Amino acid sequence: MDTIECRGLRKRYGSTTAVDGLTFTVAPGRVTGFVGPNGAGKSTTMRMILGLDAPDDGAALIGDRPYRSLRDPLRRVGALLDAGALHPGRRARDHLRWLAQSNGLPRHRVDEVLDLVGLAGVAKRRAGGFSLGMRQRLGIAAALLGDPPVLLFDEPVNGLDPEGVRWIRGLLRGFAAEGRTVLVSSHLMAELADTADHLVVIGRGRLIADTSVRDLLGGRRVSLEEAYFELTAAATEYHAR
Ligand SMILES: Nc1ncnc2c1ncn2[C@@H]1O[C@H](COP(=O)(O)OP(=O)(O)OP(=O)(O)O)[C@@H](O)[C@H]1O
Repeated sequence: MDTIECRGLRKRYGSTTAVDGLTFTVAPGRVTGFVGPNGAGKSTTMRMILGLDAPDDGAALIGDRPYRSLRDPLRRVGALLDAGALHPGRRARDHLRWLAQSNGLPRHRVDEVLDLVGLAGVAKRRAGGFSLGMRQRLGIAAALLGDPPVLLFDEPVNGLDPEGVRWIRGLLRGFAAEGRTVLVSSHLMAELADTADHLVVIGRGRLIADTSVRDLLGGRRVSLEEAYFELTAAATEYHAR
């Protein structure tokens, strides 16, 4: 199964408990928003799902395995973590060719994903001269190289202009409609309105809600953001230290 599962996940950095016993499952075929204020533990959780950080306790699984034991990780999981993490001197197409080659992925995928994210026309330009929106598109192209059924995006619309935000929303919805598992983090609920079907809300490393958007709104004529504030108002975990 192409689920993402966190079971009792826990991570401390010195005296800070970044993730404090998180349990939730992300299902395929829908966009799951991963929401919480700055410092809530979203990035730490995503890094543990991707095997970039080891949990102190609990487990993060893709299907029934930890990321690090997946045989063809890029064919199983695609991720956009930090779009700035690109070699500035490398041309966009070369960056993707290198990734494809080093992961045993077919070379023809490079042009396919460049087309998909709208970068075919600038494929020979160096990533260092790219705008934030272009770097974000290149990061998404890299995530899609292995055509993976599971996708993670950490704050993908941060700093993007309205056109870029709209583009990413459409893309995420399209991935879910294709049956993929899509987890997208944001510290602003409004960014996930019209995008997420389901929400995992955390505060201070703990789960506050794991709910469908429909259940959260409960047929009321309130905005998603208002419903979210109601939900988090009572949760002491949610508020800043
Ligand atoms: N490598 C690290 N070393 C020390 N502390 C860390 C480290 N990574 C995260 N933290 C701390 O863990 C907590 C959770 O951080 P994290 O980045 O996971 O939150 P977040 O929900 O992704 O926040 P944001 O919305 O700001 O990205 C914070 O208090 C942060 O300072």
